[in-house]
Amino acid sequence: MTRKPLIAGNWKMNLNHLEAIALVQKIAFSLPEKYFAKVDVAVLPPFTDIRSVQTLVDGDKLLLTYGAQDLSPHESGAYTGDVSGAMLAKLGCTYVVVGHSERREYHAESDEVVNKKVKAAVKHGLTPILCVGEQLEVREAGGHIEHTTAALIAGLKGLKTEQVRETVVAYEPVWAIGTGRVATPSDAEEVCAALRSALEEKYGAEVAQDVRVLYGGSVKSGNIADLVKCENVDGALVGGASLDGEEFTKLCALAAGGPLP
Ligand SMILES: O=C(CO)COP(=O)(O)O
Repeated sequence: MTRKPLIAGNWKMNLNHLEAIALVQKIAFSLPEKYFAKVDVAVLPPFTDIRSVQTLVDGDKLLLTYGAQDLSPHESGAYTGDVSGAMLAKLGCTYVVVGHSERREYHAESDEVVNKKVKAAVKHGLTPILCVGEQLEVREAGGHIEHTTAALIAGLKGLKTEQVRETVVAYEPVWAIGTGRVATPSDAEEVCAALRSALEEKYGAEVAQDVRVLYGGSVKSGNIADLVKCENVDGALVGGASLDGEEFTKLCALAAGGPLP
């Protein structure tokens, strides 16, 4: 099958709910409808913005989708500050990012915790965007394939084959996040292809062909076209460039094959 590219804007800890409304409106009204047939567009705002984004998307029947940047591995209870999969599902979220390197680094999330979160997402009908990516020293030592494939398989542990088919994977090399140092298309393709091969080995070729594998790390309108030309790169998880409506719209149009609106 041909995989439809996904461009997902990870806003990280930026924009309040009023700014969120303005940005979503800008994206939705500048990107002509025909592009949504060629590329899935999603925004991933902070929790505090999601209700406002939901109201806007539902009310104006916008074609973009939205999701969250994290979820609790638990169902409910005494977990101060956490947000459950059920709560996100109720808000109409399509996606939830799991295992972003910033969560792994600043919140000490292990592969085991990430796996619990992936399961919690799937349980509530959310599509996990499972992030894996190596640190600079791992890449310099030549261990990037081993590191990323091991994190992928650990993150998916215990999922049924059909649940794996619905998962989105994101390869985000830590050294390329927010640094302006983008992986070359061949760096991205090498790892994305290896991740697909690991899926094939474990879950079969048919499932591996259906899973979308994104690249993330300093993606901009200036480099997206070459990245999505790669056979195994099915879109991007975009940080900084997703906060600028004009830039993000441009990036989505280029991922859809252009021309610019
Ligand atoms: O972490 C990222 C997306 O999840 C990438 O961030 P930047 O696009 O800002 O490098």
